[in-house]
Amino acid sequence: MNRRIMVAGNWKMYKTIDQAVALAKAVAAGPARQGLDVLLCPNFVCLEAVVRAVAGSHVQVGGQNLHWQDEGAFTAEISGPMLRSVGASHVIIGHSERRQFFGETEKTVRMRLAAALRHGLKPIVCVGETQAERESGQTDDVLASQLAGGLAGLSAAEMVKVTLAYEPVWAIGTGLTASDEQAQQVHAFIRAWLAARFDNQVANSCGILYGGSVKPANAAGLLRQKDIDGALVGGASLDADSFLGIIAAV
Ligand SMILES: O=C(CO)COP(=O)(O)O
Repeated sequence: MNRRIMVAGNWKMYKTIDQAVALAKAVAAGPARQGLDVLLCPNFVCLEAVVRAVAGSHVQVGGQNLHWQDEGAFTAEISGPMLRSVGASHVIIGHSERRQFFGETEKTVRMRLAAALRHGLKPIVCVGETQAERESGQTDDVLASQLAGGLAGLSAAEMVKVTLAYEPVWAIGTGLTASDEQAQQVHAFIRAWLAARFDNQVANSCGILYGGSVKPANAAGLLRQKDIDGALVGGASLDADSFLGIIAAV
């Protein structure tokens, strides 16, 4: 089993173009490592500038969302062909902030996933439970239902193109991180779910990132876990030193 490791920065709704270019250049000046993918996901306004800023480096660039239609009268939306045209290689789908604030459902996750695959964008599909769900013992059920809905009808050939991200909602932006053991336990659950839904080969080749208050200080412990294949970083990706610190800790 030799899955690649990914460290991805989700910049959320932060950075103007000048700030984004400076950060992207600083990340691209960091070391390239064998078997490690480095991905930056800026806001849509900064995408083109960031793609140019990292051109020729080891750093890849992704969007934070995409619409399921290729084009149409959908004011303010961005489509797969548009992301491709700007040079994005990846796209985040179903982030908990989209679920929480913008009406994202399993059904829309699945439609966005189809659009990403249709256009050759590498999808990163996010799942995760809230604090209330964890405390009431529903973590596995919530994850199983998010996975079943978000990946409904997907073929094995499609699944191996998907990266998953486990982001416990209670650990996002809160400074609370899942312990290494808590995170590993859920990652192992997700991998077992994949093995049951697809097969062992699919389960073993699928990258599963952890997200939720990942910092340079806790990255090594998390990334050492058997089923954790990288990190999806929010706050700590907004500063070059801390993001490079996480990369160095891998
Ligand atoms: O939501 C996240 C990445 O997508 C995690 O955010 P934080 O690293 O700020 O907790």
